[in-house]
Amino acid sequence: MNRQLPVASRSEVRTAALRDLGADRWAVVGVVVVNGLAAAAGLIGPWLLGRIIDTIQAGSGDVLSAVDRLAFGALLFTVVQTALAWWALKIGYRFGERTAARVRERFLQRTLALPPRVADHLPAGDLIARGSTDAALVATTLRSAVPEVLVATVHALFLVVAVLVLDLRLGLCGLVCLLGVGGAVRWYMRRARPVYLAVAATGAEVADVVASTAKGARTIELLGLEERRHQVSEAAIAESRSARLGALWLRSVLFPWSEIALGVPVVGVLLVGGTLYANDLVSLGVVVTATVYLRQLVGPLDTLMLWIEQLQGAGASYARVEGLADIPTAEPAPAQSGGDHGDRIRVADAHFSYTGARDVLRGIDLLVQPGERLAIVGTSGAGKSTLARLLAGLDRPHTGSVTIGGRPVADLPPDELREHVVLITQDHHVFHDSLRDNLLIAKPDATDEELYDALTAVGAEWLEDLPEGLDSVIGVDTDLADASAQQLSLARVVLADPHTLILDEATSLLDPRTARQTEQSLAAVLRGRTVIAIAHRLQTAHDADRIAVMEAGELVELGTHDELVQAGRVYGQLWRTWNVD
Ligand SMILES: Nc1ncnc2c1ncn2[C@@H]1O[C@H](COP(=O)(O)OP(=O)(O)OP(=O)(O)O)[C@@H](O)[C@H]1O
Repeated sequence: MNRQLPVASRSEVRTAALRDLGADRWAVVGVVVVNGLAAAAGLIGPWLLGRIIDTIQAGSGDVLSAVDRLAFGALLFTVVQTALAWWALKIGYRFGERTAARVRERFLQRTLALPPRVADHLPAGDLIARGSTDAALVATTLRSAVPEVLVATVHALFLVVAVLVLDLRLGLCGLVCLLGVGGAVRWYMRRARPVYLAVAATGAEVADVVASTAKGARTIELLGLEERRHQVSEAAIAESRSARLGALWLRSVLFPWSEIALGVPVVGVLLVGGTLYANDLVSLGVVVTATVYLRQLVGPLDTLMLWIEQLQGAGASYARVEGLADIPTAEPAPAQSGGDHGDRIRVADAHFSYTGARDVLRGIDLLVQPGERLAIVGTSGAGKSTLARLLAGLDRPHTGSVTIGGRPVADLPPDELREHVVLITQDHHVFHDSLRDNLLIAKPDATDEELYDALTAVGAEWLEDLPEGLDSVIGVDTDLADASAQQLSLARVVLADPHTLILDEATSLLDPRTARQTEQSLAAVLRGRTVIAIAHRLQTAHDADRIAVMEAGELVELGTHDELVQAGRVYGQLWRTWNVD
């Protein structure tokens, strides 16, 4: 299972990074300017040191007080440099925090904006990894890397220019000696992006395997698939390990190489400077100043090397976080079947496939009239739940159409869809929030009276025991039992007030007592609506207005209970077998 979400290309990442920098451009300018001042202040100390040496060497006049003045100046500018560098970092860190928040928000908004039919089929592990590990790495990098890289770059540039201005020969010698560092960075950069993308992707694959194993634990145990899952997990971990070793190998070459290369300019300038000084071509102060400048260069260059390495990992994560924008959500809307009005649901020659390889629904034609109760029956795997998902707009047929009042269900915006059709399954979610907010999801402008009415309609008697009423926080003020949580989700349905309900296994797996309670609540919700129920018990089918029988992805029979029993085909035989039992 090697499904991965899209990854943004280099140019998309560049555009996103520029947009993020541009959104806070004054902070970026602030970091550069304040840090430029800090770097300039930092250059004065070594220069004054050179002057001290030259003054002592000259030995004329009041040497002591001249040295005192120069030393005081060096101290003063060191303090000014420290203060300015601290200020620049402060602006930078604040910029980083704001930008990290922006990146996270964008990720969250993109995730929430995905239509359910797309979100339902995304690899959960990869999505979780992007929202957590990747987003965290991007945030940390923005928070620390951007200010520190800006600070180090400006500082390094100032030092290089200062050596060149101080003495062109020594400056050029330093620059030539720095080529080794350039070589190390170039070697590393050429190899880093695919390696770090592989680290992130294989990490997400491990998360995906663990998440799907945990989700399907019961099935795995029942079918004795432990060994196979073990093998799949081992394979994913081995891939992740090998990708990480690849990244480690790059680092283990980059760091020793660059450490050695960073020492070379100091050695070079001492050799060349010493020769020049011996031949009276330069003063000792200038050689010392140039050496100190190049020694100081090790600090910012070390920082840059460290961040270049980290930035590769963060760049890969940024590409994964931004890649969410490339998930295709819009598909060409299938042709509308005209002539339908109001709440009528029409399925016309619908075909659907989960994988693209095999159609699990084939040529389904169905017309459901407003107010009708339709039961769908069929053997396991016949395609009942898939048809329910299409009817609820959670998936779209790849050919044919599923429409409500002539409009494709999957095209309706979530708010509008909820007013038309709601799918009720056993999967309901109660948020760790107040009861009121849990209900307002379904109807944001509902009054308290409406909320009470909805809860009363589904028989939520526990409401009276809540200490804070609608303000009670679930999980703090009260814990809801299974049946009560199901009632809460049914109350949401009452508030959304859709004209059509689709029931898929709403009660089949509940214990008998909870199922009885839930069915009573459900009965109140069903009143006056179109109901399409996947029937696990033939009694449910018997009570419906019409029954649709599915077999191997096709709708093979459609009619009333009496008609189908009389026809004596699939449903008739099922009914006879059930009655004999
Ligand atoms: N997410 C999925 N990805 C791939 N195939 C799927 C997926 N969900 C279902 N299928 C396949 O589609 C076919 C129809 O499944 P569906 O769940 O719709 O059948 P069903 O009639 O509801 O069965 P049951 O009564 O056991 O729930 C089956 O072959 C199933 O294996």
